[in-house]
Amino acid sequence: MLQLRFINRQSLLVLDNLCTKKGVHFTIPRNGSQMPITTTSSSTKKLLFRQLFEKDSSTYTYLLADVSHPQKPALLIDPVDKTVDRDLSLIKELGLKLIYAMNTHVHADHVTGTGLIKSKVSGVKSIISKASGSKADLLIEPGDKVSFGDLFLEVRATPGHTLGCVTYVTGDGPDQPQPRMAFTGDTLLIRGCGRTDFQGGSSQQLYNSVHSQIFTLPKDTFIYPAHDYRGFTVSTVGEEMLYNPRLTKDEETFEGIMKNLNLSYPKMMDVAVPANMVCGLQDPISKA
Ligand SMILES: N[C@@H](CCC(=O)N[C@@H](CSS)C(=O)NCC(=O)O)C(=O)O
Ligand SMILES: [Fe+2]
Repeated sequence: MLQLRFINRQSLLVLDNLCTKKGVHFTIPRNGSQMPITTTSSSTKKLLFRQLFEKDSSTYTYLLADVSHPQKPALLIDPVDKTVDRDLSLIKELGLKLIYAMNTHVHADHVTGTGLIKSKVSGVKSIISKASGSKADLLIEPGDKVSFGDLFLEVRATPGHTLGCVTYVTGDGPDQPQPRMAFTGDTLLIRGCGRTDFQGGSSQQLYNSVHSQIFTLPKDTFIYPAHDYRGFTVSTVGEEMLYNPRLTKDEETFEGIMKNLNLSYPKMMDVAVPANMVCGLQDPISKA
């Protein structure tokens, strides 16, 4: 099992926007502004969490950091090229040390920010699934753990929207934040799911991925998708098991729904897919 660990040292600031083991969970408005929360938890393990939004592609980028660790190691999930400067400024202001820039899959609607981030911040490693067939510094597989400080994300294979889609789930354990959080990419959207009509998509696989890898998580697990087109920010496993209009159906009905979505191809697809196979830049790895 691959264990990705942060090893450098850096002294950092004390923060007040914390999501803790026993603390209050919260979300941030979709413009990416910050909403301070004071927690009363006595836990020593503290997760800093921010949900950030890119409006042209309606993409959510997530920032997570272990702020009880001396170096405050941080990672970004699904950064977008257009908002890299915003995200890096926030990371600097919060005194975090960015160690990973990771993707849930090869995006078809926007260019990932991972390559740009690597060219701007030395030492950052890009991550994507091995099954995606893409280039990155670290190619993760199901069951791997991506560690940042004393916290970690578990990798679950959730193919269907694309062949290489994964869901990152916060760790299960006494020192990990509760409730758990699942970063589902385009596999499970709030009251929806990713399309399955390109990039090796399969509605059968998507149905099976959601039911076996996401709906088996505790019902209070938060769902944080890669996109929302209607203004939602967060859901839970329990909520989607009850109200998702596609995934609550039987498999045959689901396949019929997916066949008849009649969505037009993403405007950026021809540019985004080839770029995202190499971290969003034509020469990303050598710039690290
Ligand atoms: N109009 C947008 C693309 C919208 C789209 O196709 N979204 C994808 C996720 S990005 S690969 C999707 O799976 N949508 C599912 C749905 O039910 O909307 C553009 O031109 O970029
Ligand atoms: Fe996608």
